[in-house]
Amino acid sequence: MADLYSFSNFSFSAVEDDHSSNKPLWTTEGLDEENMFQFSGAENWKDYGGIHTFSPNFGFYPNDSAEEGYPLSAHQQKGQHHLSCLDHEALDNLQFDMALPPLSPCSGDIMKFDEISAMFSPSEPVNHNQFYLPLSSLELLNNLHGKRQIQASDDSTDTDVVRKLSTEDIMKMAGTRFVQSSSKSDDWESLNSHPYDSCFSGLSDEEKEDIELAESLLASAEKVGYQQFERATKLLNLCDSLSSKTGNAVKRVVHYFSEALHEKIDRETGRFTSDGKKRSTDPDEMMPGPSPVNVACQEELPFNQVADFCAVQALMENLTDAKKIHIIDFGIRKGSHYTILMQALESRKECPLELLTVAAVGTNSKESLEETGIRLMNFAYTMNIPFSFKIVMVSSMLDLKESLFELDPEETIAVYAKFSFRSMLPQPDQLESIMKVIRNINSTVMVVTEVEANHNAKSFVNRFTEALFYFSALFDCIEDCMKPDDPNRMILESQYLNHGIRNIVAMEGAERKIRHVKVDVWRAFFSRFGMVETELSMSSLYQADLVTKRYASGSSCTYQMNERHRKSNSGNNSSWSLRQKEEMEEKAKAEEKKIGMIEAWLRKHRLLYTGATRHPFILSIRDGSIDISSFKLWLAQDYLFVRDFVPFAANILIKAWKESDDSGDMEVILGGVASLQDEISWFKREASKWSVSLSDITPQKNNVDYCRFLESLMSPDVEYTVAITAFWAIEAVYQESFAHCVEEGSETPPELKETCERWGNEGFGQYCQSLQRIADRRLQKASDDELKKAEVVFLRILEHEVDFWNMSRGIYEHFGP
Ligand SMILES: Cc1ncc(CN)c(N)n1
Repeated sequence: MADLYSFSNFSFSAVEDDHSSNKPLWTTEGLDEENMFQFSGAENWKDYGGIHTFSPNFGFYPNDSAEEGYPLSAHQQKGQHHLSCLDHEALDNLQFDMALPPLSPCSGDIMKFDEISAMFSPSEPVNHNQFYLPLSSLELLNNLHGKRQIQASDDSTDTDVVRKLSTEDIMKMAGTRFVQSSSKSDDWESLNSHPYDSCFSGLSDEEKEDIELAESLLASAEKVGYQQFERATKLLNLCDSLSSKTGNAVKRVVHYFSEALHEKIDRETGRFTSDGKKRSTDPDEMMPGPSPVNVACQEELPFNQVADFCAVQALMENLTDAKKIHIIDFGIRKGSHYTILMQALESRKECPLELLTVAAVGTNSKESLEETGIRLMNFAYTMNIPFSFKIVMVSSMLDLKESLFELDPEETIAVYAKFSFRSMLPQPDQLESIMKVIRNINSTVMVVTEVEANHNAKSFVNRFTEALFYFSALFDCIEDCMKPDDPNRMILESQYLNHGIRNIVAMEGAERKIRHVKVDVWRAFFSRFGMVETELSMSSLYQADLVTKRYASGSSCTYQMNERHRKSNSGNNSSWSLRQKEEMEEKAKAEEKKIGMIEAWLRKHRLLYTGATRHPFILSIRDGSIDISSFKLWLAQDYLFVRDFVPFAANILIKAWKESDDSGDMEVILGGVASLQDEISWFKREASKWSVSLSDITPQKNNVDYCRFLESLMSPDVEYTVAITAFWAIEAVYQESFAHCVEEGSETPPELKETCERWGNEGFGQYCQSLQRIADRRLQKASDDELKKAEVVFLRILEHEVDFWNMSRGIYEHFGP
């Protein structure tokens, strides 16, 4: 009886269909219609609303109302708009594309990266367990025996804490019990007649109840798989009486899956009514455009922004020296990612942009593409970015041709496909047509973001099981991120997620549109067109991390690399970029030689560097909107920071004395150390000017963390090369940030000018240049290991600087008005 589920060895891996493996599945030749559907169907939840706090690191700019017509050019639009109110929502969109975390430990790449990071954080041990999913069901059961303790998810403490079982844990335990019980008897009544076995000791009554409930659901799905509909219905009736859409996460998941199974039975037995059909309409069709639930999800769930920032990082890294950029976008929606890209391009001083063209490809909703175009035009206008927006409408992707893009030979072409290719899975010929065009236009890079899950299994029971675990993880995640009484959560679950569950579970053939596939399937497909997968950079990972940190439950979100692409562990959104690998590596090496390692890193990690040097705190000084209490908070905290910076700087001096191959280094560093005394005096004077008492300040957490990091760099094990890179980065961020506030056109309040001059003046700029030259000279001779460490330290500094600005924007409480 249990073989349908293949739960043997307490592993769910056996339930995967063949096509989730590495087999090349995209050859459509010779497939009959049914087989073709193995690879077909996809979720297409279209556009959603926006968010208020769009970017964690960037200042955002206004945009304006709609205007007719396309293509559009920023130059043509210049001066036509009054750019006033902030309308971030309009530029953003929402995806409920979250998935069950992958069941594999993280790959070597990230472990290595993580280990290097850990070397500089003796006080912040890396919790490697965060890269692993909860224990297998057997381990889980054993662990619970006697003592109900689960590893704490909060890595700030390494003591075990008593924690509620996750929905996913409950499902695993139910699966285990189901296998055990069904191997003894195939009578459904037996499910509830076996007493709680010993491994259930330590569980609460609610947890035991939930496990039994989930077990009944699994049993009923199995009966459906065997077409034993009467027996299945009996079990489902039991599930219905014990579950509800307002119960705990397990009860809610069971409720929706039970509904879906009822519908499946009705469909299979011909009892499905048009009334029922109405109930399963795509919620986007009922409620197009932004809605409160979309906005709430954008604000409370990190998935969409993580996808955007990672994708932009990948694009930037591959467009380093491109002056005319042409991006072909499949699935642009509100185009929020281009606002990030434009800001990154704007700060790319070494290679000024001549023109950014975005070509949005679509088969319907021309009006919505036009709206997106106008919004992006306005945004580009405010950023002074030369921008052109094109709409390429085709009735079918089979009609797509290179000539439609009117490419200029001087343009560097990139392709971006965010949650869009999977909607073409039911028609592989459409995807093939796209790929042929992409291959012919010889794009530099193609960035693809997709959900990683297998909701395309031919076997009903396998599909059901995959979906059950996927949605269990998703419900857990939503429960962590959204308040229990949030009405938007109920709408999200009962409309959007319910729609997904029903589509995967109850429907077959062309009606089954949600058919996510695993990355291996995409890999095999893309490789057929000569695409080579390239690695997402550390910067990309840092981007993701920075974005998630802005969310309440961000600390429980972890990232994994599956070979070369990134996965988010609180959702299976994945992105990866493809281009000719050798060509890229050669180019990178040549660039490092030509421009120096620091400049190469600045280009490579442009987005992060911009995040640290164009932070909203700095932008608010520059445009005069700074809340003076934030300034005071910064002043007091930075005073403490500088006091800790003195021994760090002195330590660099010692390292230079011991290790440097050039006596000139000492002079430069000594000059920096000596000026710190004056800096401390300046802080005291400035504090007195603002009535800030420096004697009773407590360092805030971000400050403490940063200072601890500096302390870790003072260890004799940290090489001079690594330490001098850090020293340069710390000074350079302040120099570049404050110089921006004294540039022409800035509206910095006069009373803050002196502060900005302190780090933004030319002399300090030259000092930073000298430090950069020292670091570059050392890095040129450094081993690969040293280089890697220095790069990680550079990224950590950027992260700490962003955190320091963030802290400064907090409410100032201690020093009066
Ligand atoms: C947080 C921080 N970073 C850099 C600096 C420049 N020494 C500073 N004063 N404070």
